[in-house]
Amino acid sequence: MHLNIANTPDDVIAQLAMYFAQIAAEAIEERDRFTVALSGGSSPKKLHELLASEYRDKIEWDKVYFFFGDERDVPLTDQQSNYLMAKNTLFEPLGIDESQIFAIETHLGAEEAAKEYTTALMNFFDEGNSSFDLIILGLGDNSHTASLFPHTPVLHDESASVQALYIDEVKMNRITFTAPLINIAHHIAFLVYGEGKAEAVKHILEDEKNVELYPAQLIQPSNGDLLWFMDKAAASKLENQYGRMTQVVLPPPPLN
Ligand SMILES: O=C1O[C@H](COP(=O)(O)O)[C@@H](O)[C@H](O)[C@H]1O
Repeated sequence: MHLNIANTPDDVIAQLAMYFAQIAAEAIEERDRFTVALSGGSSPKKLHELLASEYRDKIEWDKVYFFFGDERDVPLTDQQSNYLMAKNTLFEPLGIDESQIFAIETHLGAEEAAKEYTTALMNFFDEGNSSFDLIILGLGDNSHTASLFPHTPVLHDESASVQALYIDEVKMNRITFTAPLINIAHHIAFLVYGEGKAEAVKHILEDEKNVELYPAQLIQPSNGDLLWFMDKAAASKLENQYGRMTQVVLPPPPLN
């Protein structure tokens, strides 16, 4: 695991964008495609905007396939939809072809949408290299990631799959990757910034294991790597931050 702690949210975003471009270039060189699962919530908006502007000509976007690590059970036109946020901030500005975007089909209802997405993933990753190149994750101030919320049954799901669940805390159905599905990715990157996340960051990285309370502790890649991209404010409650920190030195993104 690498902790990459930057001064400001903008610096965090800049570093993650660079990492995204680096992993994309490597995956495209090796497999002629780059598969990424986006996170929801509001934190990734700035990342998308940076990718859609400064990285417009630095990534082979026609070889990038987009998925979603979780979705709210609302129409894809609803303001709460993770898909809608990505559409507005990334897909439309970059003119991404629909064939490269795998939305969670919420019109089917949460249960059916989760099953259908699991099948879609199995069909997509039907070859030897059977997982995502990159999964981007956020962190809720209650220590959830994707829609793996505290005290929910999905925390005990051992299948690498997509599941639907009702989350009392937010009074809605969600559709989410399970932790085993996240953990088989080649690269996992947490994007976390702001003081409001500091307590959760401390729970995940330094407190005793208690996945019921701190679900993001379930994220432990089986073979891939795990990087945290966060700002000083989010890292401010870590007691051992400098002792545990490994600075990630990223090469410049490829130029066309
Ligand atoms: O509910 C969710 O929250 C987390 C964190 O969101 P943020 O708005 O605090 O950035 C997010 O990672 C997750 O995908 C989302 O559905």
